[in-house]
Amino acid sequence: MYSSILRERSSSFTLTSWIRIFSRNMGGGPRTFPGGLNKWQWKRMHEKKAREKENKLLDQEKQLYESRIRSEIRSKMLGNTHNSSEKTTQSHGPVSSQEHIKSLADRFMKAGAEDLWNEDDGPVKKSNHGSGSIDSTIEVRRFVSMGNDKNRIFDRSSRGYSSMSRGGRFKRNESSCDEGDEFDGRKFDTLSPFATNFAGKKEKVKSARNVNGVMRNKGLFSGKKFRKNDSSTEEDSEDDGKLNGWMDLRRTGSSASLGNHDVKLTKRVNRHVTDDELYPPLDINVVREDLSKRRLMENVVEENVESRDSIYSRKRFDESCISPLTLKALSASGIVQMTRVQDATLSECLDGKDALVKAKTGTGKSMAFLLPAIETVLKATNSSNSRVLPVFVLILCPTRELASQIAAEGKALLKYHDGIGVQTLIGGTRFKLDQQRLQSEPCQILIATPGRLLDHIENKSGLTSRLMALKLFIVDEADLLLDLGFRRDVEKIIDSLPRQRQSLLFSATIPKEVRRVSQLVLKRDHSYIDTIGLGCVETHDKVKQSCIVAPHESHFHLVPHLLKDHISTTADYKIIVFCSTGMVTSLMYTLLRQMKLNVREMHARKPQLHRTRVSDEFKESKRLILVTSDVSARGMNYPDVTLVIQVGIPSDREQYIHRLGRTGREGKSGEGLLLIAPWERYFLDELKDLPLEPIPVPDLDSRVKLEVDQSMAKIDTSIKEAAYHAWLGYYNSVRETGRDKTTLAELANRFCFSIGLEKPPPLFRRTAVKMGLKGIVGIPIRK
Ligand SMILES: Nc1ncnc2c1ncn2[C@@H]1O[C@H](COP(=O)(O)OP(=O)(O)OP(=O)(O)O)[C@@H](O)[C@H]1O
Repeated sequence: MYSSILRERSSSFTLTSWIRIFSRNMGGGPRTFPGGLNKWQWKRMHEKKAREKENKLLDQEKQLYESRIRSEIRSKMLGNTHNSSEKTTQSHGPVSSQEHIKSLADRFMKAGAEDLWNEDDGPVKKSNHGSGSIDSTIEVRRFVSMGNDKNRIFDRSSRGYSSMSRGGRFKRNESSCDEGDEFDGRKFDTLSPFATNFAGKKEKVKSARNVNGVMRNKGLFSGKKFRKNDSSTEEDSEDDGKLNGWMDLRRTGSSASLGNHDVKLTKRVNRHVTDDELYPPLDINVVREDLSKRRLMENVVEENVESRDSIYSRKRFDESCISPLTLKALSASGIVQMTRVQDATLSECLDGKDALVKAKTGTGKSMAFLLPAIETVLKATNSSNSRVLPVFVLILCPTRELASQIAAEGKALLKYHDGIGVQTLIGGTRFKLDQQRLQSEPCQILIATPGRLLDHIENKSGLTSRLMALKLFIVDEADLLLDLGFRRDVEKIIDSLPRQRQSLLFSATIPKEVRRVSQLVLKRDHSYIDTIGLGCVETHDKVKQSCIVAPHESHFHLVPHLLKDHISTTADYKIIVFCSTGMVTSLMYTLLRQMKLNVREMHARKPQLHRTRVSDEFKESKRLILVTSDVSARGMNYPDVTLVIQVGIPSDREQYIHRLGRTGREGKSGEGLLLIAPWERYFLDELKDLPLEPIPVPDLDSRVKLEVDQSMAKIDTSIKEAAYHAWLGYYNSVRETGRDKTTLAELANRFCFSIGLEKPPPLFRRTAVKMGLKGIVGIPIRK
């Protein structure tokens, strides 16, 4: 009897049939069966039926498995890096493991598929319990569509597939089997659709594990088995010998996709798989077709991206004729693709032509002029036999921080060039130290602010003779440097430069007047390269611009409110607050610091060491607020600034654009907010072509209001008085308000009271005269 039981067990019977046979052998059940069959004939007939079902299923599985392999090969050939969810959207793309499992599940759930579920011999039962039951179907459906846990399972199956695609063999991760994926407190070891009635059979699975030692070492999901390569045959055959109980094993350890048919019944022989087998000719054609379709799609996408707000062009640096060592430095910094301005200017600049270049803020103008600068040095070094150490390239920029920033970028590009030096000449450092540095270290590229450069030129420090070899003169923020404030200095500098040179002017804003005065620097036949385009918006689409018009007295209350609002919604906030003058900046900073906000201050009145430290810190930081004057408005590349607030009107439209341009750099998004008083509304006319949205004045939180008042009361009166004087000086210089002195004095007094001063502090007589404010009502003069 027991030998018959064992025979039964070794056949393809399931647990239920095993129990039934056992009970029959123990004397239960009918002795004759329909059709006059005896029990052995009856049993053999159903064994045969069961085998047929198994074979049918095996065929289906095989088909799916093959298509899956083809998909994997195809995806590998296409170098597909998309995730599975993306794959599912492509009709011709490879099938993800998730898809595959879903399709299996669907197949088992189709009408009439109950037959496939029937584990018992004989006709399909309609009961809830057992094979083909609705319960099992639901279990599989739930299993397949399970939320987070499913990823673990799909992951597991996909891991198996990916291993196969690598090694040409199915390789399962042992640890993944150990994880024992658990749903609703039940433990499922497999994704096999045969794993019906999980709860009922869990015990059996468990005991099988315990009795047999470590089940996974025997079964089809043995890590050992699938990880083996050529030397695996011996162990395989040993495993095969243990497969007598495979009906048990299949419930616990089948691969996700193959169910129990992944069990190896014959010894696995490692054989060489030919290329033809691996990549059938038909598939290659399909793959080629897919590949060309995909390329076509990529091109369309690329073009679309480029035509929108992308700052990048499709040209790569290695397609240009810049030196290989510079290319090496670029790729070391992960820079491969040119930005539009670089693409538009590089060849022109390398040809030695003069150019006036306009491109939006944060689009890589510095690199656009640094690359030709390096090429110029390389060319000039080869042909120069001068005994003095010549400066071949001079770059002029308006602020010290910007000069240092450009020098740092230049040094990074020169990383692999030996003997080429970049130096800065900027205010705030000792003149003598500049001279020593210029003598002792190489300086083919000099970056300077106009004031300090002129000092060196006028003091005959030896720089003038070195500048006689100049080949390339670059003016960054050209509109500002050619504007009245700097023009006289720039003219003097130009006078001391050789006439035979190339000149390049760069800025994000080039008003008409600047185009006219650019003749001061450029040759008549220079090129004008405008990458923004006539009539196009000069700011970035990805930067949201809004404007709040509120009485000036409320600005010191509104700024902390706006900051707190932004901080509460932006985890990695990085904010710049622009104030009209250095002293107003100082007052705003002191107030915000009193309110315990994480804030730094930067303006021209601060010592250079402080400025450098703060600038470096702000570059590196997140969750920090920089309160600053216009020293930070131009060129400064502080990465990932999330919000720019401008308090009060800027000096002009250009300055608004440059300040705003501290956010949304390198094509990123950002936010800009202009906070002005009702009488400053006229300035909005200058910005009417920009997408600036007026927003209502926010309701002030009474707690913030109280906090501001208390903090303001603690601030030293001298800071407030200095702020009042600076405020008066600034608005006096603004044409629109400066004209009507009485109104200006009135507005200044309102500002004065809003910052907690009881009366306006008196002006020096000389200052009042200079400002045209002597004798104006409301402007007290110091006796
Ligand atoms: N081709 C490029 N690929 C990737 N990043 C680049 C590329 N060119 C420049 N960058 C980076 O873009 C950032 C902004 O560049 P840059 O400061 O030169 O902008 P800008 O146009 O001069 O801005 P602004 O008008 O404010 O002076 C820098 O961090 C720079 O390293």
